[in-house]
Amino acid sequence: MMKKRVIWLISGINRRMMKLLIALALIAYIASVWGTYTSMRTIQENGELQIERKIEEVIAPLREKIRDLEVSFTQKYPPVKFLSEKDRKRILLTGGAGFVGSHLADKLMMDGHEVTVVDNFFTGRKRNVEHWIGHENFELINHDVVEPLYIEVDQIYHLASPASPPNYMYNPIKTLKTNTIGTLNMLGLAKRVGARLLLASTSEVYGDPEVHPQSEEYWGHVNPIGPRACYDEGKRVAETMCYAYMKQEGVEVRVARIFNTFGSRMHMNDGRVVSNFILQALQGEPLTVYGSGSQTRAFQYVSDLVNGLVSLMNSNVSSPVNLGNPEEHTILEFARLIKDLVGSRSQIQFLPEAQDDPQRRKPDITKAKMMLGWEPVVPLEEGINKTIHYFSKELEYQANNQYIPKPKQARIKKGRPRHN
Ligand SMILES: O=C(O)[C@H]1O[C@H](OP(=O)(O)OP(=O)(O)OC[C@H]2O[C@@H](n3ccc(=O)[nH]c3=O)[C@H](O)[C@@H]2O)[C@H](O)[C@@H](O)[C@@H]1O
Repeated sequence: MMKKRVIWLISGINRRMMKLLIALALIAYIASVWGTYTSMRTIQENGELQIERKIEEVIAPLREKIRDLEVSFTQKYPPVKFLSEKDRKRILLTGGAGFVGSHLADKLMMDGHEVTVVDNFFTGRKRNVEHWIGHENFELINHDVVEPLYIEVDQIYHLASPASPPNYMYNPIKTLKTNTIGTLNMLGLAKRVGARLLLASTSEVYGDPEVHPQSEEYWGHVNPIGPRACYDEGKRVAETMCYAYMKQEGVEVRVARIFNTFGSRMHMNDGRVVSNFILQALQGEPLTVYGSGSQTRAFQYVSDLVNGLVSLMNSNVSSPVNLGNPEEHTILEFARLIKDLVGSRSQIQFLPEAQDDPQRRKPDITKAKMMLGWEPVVPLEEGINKTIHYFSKELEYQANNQYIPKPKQARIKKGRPRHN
């Protein structure tokens, strides 16, 4: 009996112990599971944190780059005036990536207009207008004006044509097509959309002049079959077309007779006297004077011309207007001046004179002064110094590929051989 009680007591204790032990084991188990869970969570959280940190390390510089891009994107354009809808014009600028055209594009853009530049890039360069690409007021179209163009515009500045003698003589048929068919196309567009058209004509319509200085009344002295005829006669007929469209169709036209112009953005291969002399002087090469150097020219700086073109377009003068600087120099004087301003020790080399080269040229700008209130304001030396600075930079830019203008005659394209 006693034994039974003892056994019962012990087994009672054991049962309690067992329960206690089981409870303890359970608690220990739960604790260990919780521990594992929490440590796993910590590892996971740490891992996530590390991944986030790594991602941040990669993203941060990208984010900074995007910010820089956004800043440069919004700040990269020159300041543009705000014009109300009423005053803002839609302007087409043919040859707008060229030397004069790109400076005109700058002025029109900065004045707050919507500008569409059309260029076939024969002598124009994208580089000349790249600072406007992407601007909401600016459009660049790779197009040859020999083909029709259908856009809506209020004004057309028609500058498209090679202007330097070696360039326009390179492909005389193309020069003729550009100035004739190209001008017809632009006049057709002007008629269709009711736009005003300004033709960039030239002092070359006076040919080798027998009247000096040349006023707008002078009819000119042009050899119609000489090497310059493709340009001279091309521009003369372009003027004729303008006045035919004005009289017959009521198109509003403006005609600027542009005299020798120089400045930044002239092409290194341009071949005209200013770029040739400056590049030759900068590189210590002989300055190539064609003929005796006694022929004369009067040179205007490009910013003066651009102001004159805009004044003429917005005037009520529909007859031709000379735009040029009347300060006349012989080409030899000019060679010496450039040599001095560059501080160059280059020699002056005399080469055979160019065929049909105009012997004297100087604009009479009375009409522009009276009717437009315009006259050139940039002194010759100041303009030349700016241009010397521009060409020095161009030479640096092309340091590994320097170009020395060669005194070569225009390249004449030969006809294709006939097969039968
Ligand atoms: O500069 C311009 O705006 C004008 O240039 C040219 O007319 P041109 O006067 O013959 O221009 P250049 O080729 O610069 O020649 C000017 C004078 O310098 C001479 N020249 C030219 C280049 C050279 O290396 N050496 C040299 O003595 C020429 O024989 C000419 O007598 C174009 O035909 C015109 O359309 C344009 O308006």
